[in-house]
Amino acid sequence: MRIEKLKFATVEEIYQNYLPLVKPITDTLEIFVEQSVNFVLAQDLISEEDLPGFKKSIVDGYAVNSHDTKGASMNNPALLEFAFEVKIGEEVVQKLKPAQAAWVPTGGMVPEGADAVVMVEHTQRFGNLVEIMKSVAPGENLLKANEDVKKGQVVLRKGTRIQPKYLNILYSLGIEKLLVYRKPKVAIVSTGDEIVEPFVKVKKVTQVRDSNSYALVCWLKNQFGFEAKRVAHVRDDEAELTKVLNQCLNEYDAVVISGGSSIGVRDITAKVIEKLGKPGVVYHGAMIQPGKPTIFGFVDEKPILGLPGNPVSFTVSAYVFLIPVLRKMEGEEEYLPKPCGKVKVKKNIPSVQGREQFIRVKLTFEEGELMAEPLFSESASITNLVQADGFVRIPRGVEGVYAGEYVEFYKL
Ligand SMILES: Nc1nc2c(c(=O)[nH]1)N[C@H]1C(S)=C(S)[C@@H](COP(=O)(O)OP(=O)(O)OC[C@H]3O[C@@H](n4cnc5c(N)ncnc54)[C@H](O)[C@@H]3O)O[C@H]1N2
Ligand code: MOO
Repeated sequence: MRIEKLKFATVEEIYQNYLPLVKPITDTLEIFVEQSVNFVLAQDLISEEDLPGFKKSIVDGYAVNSHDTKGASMNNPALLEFAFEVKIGEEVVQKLKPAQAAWVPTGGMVPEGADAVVMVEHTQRFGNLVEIMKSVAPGENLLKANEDVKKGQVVLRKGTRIQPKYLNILYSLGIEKLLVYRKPKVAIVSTGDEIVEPFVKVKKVTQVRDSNSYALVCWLKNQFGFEAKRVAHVRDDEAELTKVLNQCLNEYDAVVISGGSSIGVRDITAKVIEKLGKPGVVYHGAMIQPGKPTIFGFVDEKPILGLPGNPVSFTVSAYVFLIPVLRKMEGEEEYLPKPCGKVKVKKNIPSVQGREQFIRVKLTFEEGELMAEPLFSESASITNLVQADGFVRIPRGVEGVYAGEYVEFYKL
């Protein structure tokens, strides 16, 4: 892997130059549909059937030839002959003749000869006669056979992450198993002499409970189903970190290190990644705020990311850089974060020289508009993550954003 190494990189540079270097996992496995949520499809899913497969009424009423209802109204009903009743689930072979009407339930098959259905509310039955009090157009109140899905149609594309809302179509088409990509295995290592396990009684007020690594494991597992494991906590010790990271590189597809990514004397992450193998660190520092001391490297072809220790910076950096890397690894076609839309900011947001900003915001709905209240606080403030609904993205090189302007919103 020959790549140009950068000290600082913009988000665009990272997305255009470095993320494409992430190699997707090509191993596949076959799984049952009920286990498929969050897996990424490894093949186009092609329908072998038409759906609904028959001309289907979508109301309770009378199947008719629309031509016979022309001009029908309350005052001037069309009189049709009652022909027969269609039962739900029954395949009708009888044809409807002109000037006839057949009863069909919602979901029932519309007989040949009929091209529309009149809702029962607009009809009256008198023995063998059906009064139609509303005209219908051809195709009204029914689904044509194959209107929903056509045989041979791609219903889900290769590279799609399966969502619960896709399951109806899979079950409807009788698809039992899917070919998907294997999930990336991600090792998470936390660093720092001050860091302690979350559930111990702290001995000094200056000790900090490890929230980053454990929270990230839960996030990656629950939102994407990645096989994430918090492997270890390592003190600020080069030899110890090197040993742990080497083990991780042997056993996992990607490695994440929390903390030690800045430029202080104890910030050894970049130095250690450099020594682990080639090409090593490809950039150290992203032009974003928060999340600046992000490190991105590869050892052979395995991505290794150092994320800043501050929990908010860690979360933003994981959102903007780590998660796209893992989504790309899993073969997902659309792996970059996508804005939900634009929201109106409630307060002025000052700019930070040269850095794209991901400002945490709380959303409110006011006078028919989504408004974003910026939560200004340091990236060391964790309560921020509880209050925020997501981020607004302020591009680099703008002189801040004024209250009332619209900016892109990303859901957290
Ligand atoms: N002279 C400079 N100092 C700093 C710079 C700079 O450019 N020049 N950048 C600042 C920025 S921006 C950030 S963000 C931080 C991040 O630095 P590190 O990645 O080296 O993080 P640490 O120093 O290890 O930790 C920062 C902070 O976060 C706490 N922490 C660390 N790990 C965890 C964890 N697993 N769970 C919860 N909290 C954690 C740690 O105790 C520190 O309080 O650097 C600035 N400095
Ligand atoms: O980049 Mo740091 O993450 O500004 O707080």
